[in-house]
Formats: sequence, structure tokens, C-alpha cells
Amino acid sequence: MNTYDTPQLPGLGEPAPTEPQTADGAGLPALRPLDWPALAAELDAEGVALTPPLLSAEQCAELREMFDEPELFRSTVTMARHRFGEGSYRYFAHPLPAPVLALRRQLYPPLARIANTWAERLGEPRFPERHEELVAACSAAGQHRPTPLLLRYEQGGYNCLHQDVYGDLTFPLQVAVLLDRPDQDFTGGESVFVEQRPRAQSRPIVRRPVQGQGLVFAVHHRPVRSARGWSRVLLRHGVSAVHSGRRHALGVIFHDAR
Ligand SMILES: O=C(O)CCC(=O)C(=O)O
Ligand SMILES: [Fe+2]
Repeated sequence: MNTYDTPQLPGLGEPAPTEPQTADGAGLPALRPLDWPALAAELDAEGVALTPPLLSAEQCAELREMFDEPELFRSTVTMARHRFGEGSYRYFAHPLPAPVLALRRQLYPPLARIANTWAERLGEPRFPERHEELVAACSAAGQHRPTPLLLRYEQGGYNCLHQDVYGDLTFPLQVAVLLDRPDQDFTGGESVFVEQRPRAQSRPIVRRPVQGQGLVFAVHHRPVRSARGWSRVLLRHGVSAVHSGRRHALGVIFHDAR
């Protein structure tokens, strides 16, 4: 079904390139160019958009294996303890691994343009153009802790519907990258979204990314056209039960946490 070419990030294990690979000069691996007008249209229509694979199978494996390196993380959450679901997740500590930093920095500017279109429609404050500036704004708001995370679900694992809000400053879009192969490494474990519309019943959305694909979605709400201009619809996301095997995902949230 998926006929995408291989992603263009060099192998994570390769030596750091001598020339900066990104516009911001951070020397991070360059991500493949994405069709942002199409992604923006899908986000406007659905609140959820699927990207072509952002990471290769090798890069997915390297990220997945980081789950077992505790020194990379600032905290670990056992979901059942909080009744968040069944499984566990770990928030990366600084310094973020290069591919995580690359995703965060390179996906941010086009997402900020979409976020600012949404902000205009809803009369909300605008977001800065570069991720470094968002991080500074978070810091000024008392949000200092990095939010990118790795999630692991074993057989029976699932993630209750939720929203990743970590303080007053919330960037309205986030990305989750699937790190395993559906139907081979695991079965079940679909990405589930529920859109709560004003004065209407909620709408379910299910997506089945392949390995390395990213799902871009609204963290909390997005604008939809209504009789009186624009109104907000709320979105929550989660993961249905993993029937067999083990499923991992990388969550890229752009605002930092208090
Ligand atoms: O495991 C998933 O696909 C969902 C992860 C998630 O909740 C997130 O990235 O915020
Ligand atoms: Fe989440």
C-alpha cells in the first residue's frame, strides 16, 4: 500500500557530518522535504495528517533500543499507576538524541505556519518562527523540561485518550512516529483520535501508520468553520490495545513542560 521512497536521514550511527546539514546550522541530519500544503490541508480537514516515513527502519530500531538506556531519560511513567493505560513511557533528558532534535527543529517552522493560521482564525496569540524561540518562550513561562518521549506497549498495552498539555504555553500541533512494523512486530495498537465537536456527537478517527511514518495532529483543539466564523473542536488521542508483540512510538511535542 505504501510506495514511499526511503527517507533521506543518514544512518544515526554514522559519524557526525562535517558540514551543517540544516538551515539552522546545527549539524543535524536533514529530513526529507515534505508536501506541507497537502499536510496543512489534511490537518485543516481532519485535525490529523499522516506523513511519508520520516525515519528509516534502522533509525527506528536505534531509537527503539534507546528505551533500554535509562541515562537518556529524565523520567519514566508506568501508565497503569496513573490509569493512563497499560505500558510505559520515558521523557528524554537533555541533550536530546540527534534525530529527536532534528525532528523537533526541522518540523517546527512549517508547523508554526499552520499553527499561526489557526491562531489567526481563533484570535489566539501567535507562535515564533523558530523552535529555539519557542523553547525560550516556554522557559520564560516556567516550562523548562523537554517533552519528547519514547513509548513502549507490550501485548495488552494501550494508551487512554488524552491531550499533551504541559503548562500554559501549548504549541497546538505534535508528531508521533511509529517505530515498529504493524502486523509483523505487533498487531492491534492503532492510533485513535476522537474529535469533540460543539453541539454534536464525537467523531472517531483511526490511523494505521507504517514503520517510520509520522502522524501530525492537534494537541488540544483546532479551528473549524462554523455559521458564525470559526469555532474550536477538541481532539484527544490514544492507542488501541496491542493484541500481540510489542509496539514503540516516538512522541515529538514542541512545547516544554513545567
Ligand atoms: O503511542 C502512540 O502512538 C501515541 C503516543 C502519544 O501519546 C504521543 O506521542 O503523545
Ligand atoms: Fe500523547
